Amino acid sequence: MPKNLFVSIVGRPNVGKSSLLNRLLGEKIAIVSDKPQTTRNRITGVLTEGETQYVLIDTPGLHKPKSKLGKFMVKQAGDSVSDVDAVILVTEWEGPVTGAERELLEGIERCGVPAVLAVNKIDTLAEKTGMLQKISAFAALFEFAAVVPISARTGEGMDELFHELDPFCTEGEHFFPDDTLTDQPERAVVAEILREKLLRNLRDEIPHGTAVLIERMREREDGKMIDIDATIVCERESHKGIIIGKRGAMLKKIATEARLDIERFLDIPCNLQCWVKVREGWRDSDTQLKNFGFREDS
Ligand SMILES: Nc1nc2c(ncn2[C@@H]2O[C@H](COP(=O)(O)OP(=O)(O)OP(=O)(O)O)[C@@H](O)[C@H]2O)c(=O)[nH]1
Repeated sequence: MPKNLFVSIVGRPNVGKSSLLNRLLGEKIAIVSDKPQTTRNRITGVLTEGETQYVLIDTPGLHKPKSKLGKFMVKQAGDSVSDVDAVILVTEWEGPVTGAERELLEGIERCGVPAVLAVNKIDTLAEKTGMLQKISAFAALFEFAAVVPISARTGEGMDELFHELDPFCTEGEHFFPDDTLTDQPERAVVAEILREKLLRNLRDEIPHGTAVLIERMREREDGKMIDIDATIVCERESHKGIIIGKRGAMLKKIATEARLDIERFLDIPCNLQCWVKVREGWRDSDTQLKNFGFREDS
């Protein structure tokens, strides 16, 4: 029987929520930076493992959770469900429990959602005392379903985290196709950058009959490079020829310009591979539109 788990990743700014989401998905979809509040919108990551589909919702660091949490939890989980099944509250092992975290806990309590405390950045932990103090301070405030020390940076604790979330899964058909990774700001932005370069370089020659699909976006193990495979879809064979250009010169120009922008945006060197495919009449096909990420509500 298929199972689903909608889980919100919450916590104060800069504790590593986006890093955790990326680590859980093994894919760079959320922007990570050392500046608080990098995550401006919710980012949903989708991970299907065996029978279970995890829908992971990364959220902006909360400054005023008290007034917002209830609404926000419901909203984050999307229109199709009214609430999340569980919350991962991310904190750092270092330092006291902050006022913002207390308020966040009150909000979680009010919603009645089970919560797992993920104590992050343990790769920088010299001795355990600091972390234990933090855990007992949290445990005094809220009855967590589990406490899991993790490092979003090294991947430590990820299996335990999934294991602890397992009891909160609900049975039912998966909400997303099993190969979905995200509903995705970053992929969308990367696609937009490519589309912009296409439109700029080709102007009137190719009207609006092109779409860009980001087929793969994966950061290498060493974190030094991101591989992106993109498909440019056009409506006619003749358009394909124009996009590719003489001996591939146009496609190379478009891809290079896009790569430079993408590298700036993601702040990581990028290996961008582009393909051009013809799909006649794709704009009139509902199925193809959906595949290209156009939704009814957009
Ligand atoms: N040492 C260490 N640093 C980490 C770890 N996880 C995240 N960081 C760093 O902490 C900083 C913040 O990480 P983010 O993932 O952007 O944090 P966030 O909670 O999503 O931040 P907001 O978007 O502001 O809410 C970045 O500099 C990360 O590299 C970890 O496990 N270990």
